[in-house]
Amino acid sequence: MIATKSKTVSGVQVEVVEEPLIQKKGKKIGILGGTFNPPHIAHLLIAEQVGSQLGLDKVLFIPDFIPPHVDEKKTIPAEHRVEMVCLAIQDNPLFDLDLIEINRGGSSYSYDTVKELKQLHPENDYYFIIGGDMADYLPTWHRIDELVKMVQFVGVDRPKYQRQEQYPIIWVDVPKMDISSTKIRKNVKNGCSIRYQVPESVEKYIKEHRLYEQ
Ligand SMILES: Nc1ncnc2c1ncn2[C@@H]1O[C@H](COP(=O)(O)OP(=O)(O)OP(=O)(O)O)[C@@H](O)[C@H]1O
Ligand SMILES: O=C(O)c1ccc[n+]([C@@H]2O[C@H](COP(=O)([O-])O)[C@@H](O)[C@H]2O)c1
Repeated sequence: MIATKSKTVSGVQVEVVEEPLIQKKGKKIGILGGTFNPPHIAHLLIAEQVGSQLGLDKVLFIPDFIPPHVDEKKTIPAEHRVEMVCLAIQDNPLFDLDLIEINRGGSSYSYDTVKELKQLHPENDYYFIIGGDMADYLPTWHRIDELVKMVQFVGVDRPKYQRQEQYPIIWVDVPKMDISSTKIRKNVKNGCSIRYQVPESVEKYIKEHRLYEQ
């Protein structure tokens, strides 16, 4: 039985539903933040595996604007990174691109991103996916003690890194891949093949725009 209430609208008496017919139902949303310089197959594989093993409704790929540890990395303009993420994820309905950090500008602190996402969708639960290297860095993250209460961190192993237990992390088993954007950039610079390390569309984009050649 749906509860209704009589109301007069423009002089006419109507019955209006008191409770929303469709309750806003929370979703399980994964977040894969990264510089994606460029996106590679390990990003896709970890997002797919975490999504399927934890039964997530979506995995958001969130390219950062300025990576928080910027001094350690040289990036290329966000437009290129965003375009390559679009190409990489386009055929997977589980994946979405979210430009929240690009639109916000400045240093892309995850605390700010998660806070904004939770304000927009308080009904959702968020799962922040990180590789073993990032799990090592967690203690240095901006407002980490608050952030760990707002999201569930999900770790995936990365060669040469041990599982860290300083903060609550769910570890998901994913085949370990010694693939990184750094190695891909080096390969391009040295004229070595990057085939099968990035999707074909991303490889084509890198060639067309002559990225990483210098
Ligand atoms: N091979 C991998 N195995 C597990 N996690 C990975 C792997 N590559 C990237 N990640 C994770 O994906 C997220 C985004 O990574 P990012 O875009 O910085 O790629 P990257 O390969 O680490 O880049 P770079 O070599 O430039 O540092 C991070 O949490 C990172 O730990
Ligand atoms: O918020 C922080 O302090 C923080 C510090 C380091 C990394 N992060 C986030 O972790 C994700 C992976 O970072 P990176 O540098 O490997 O591209 C990306 O979303 C970053 O914004 C966040």
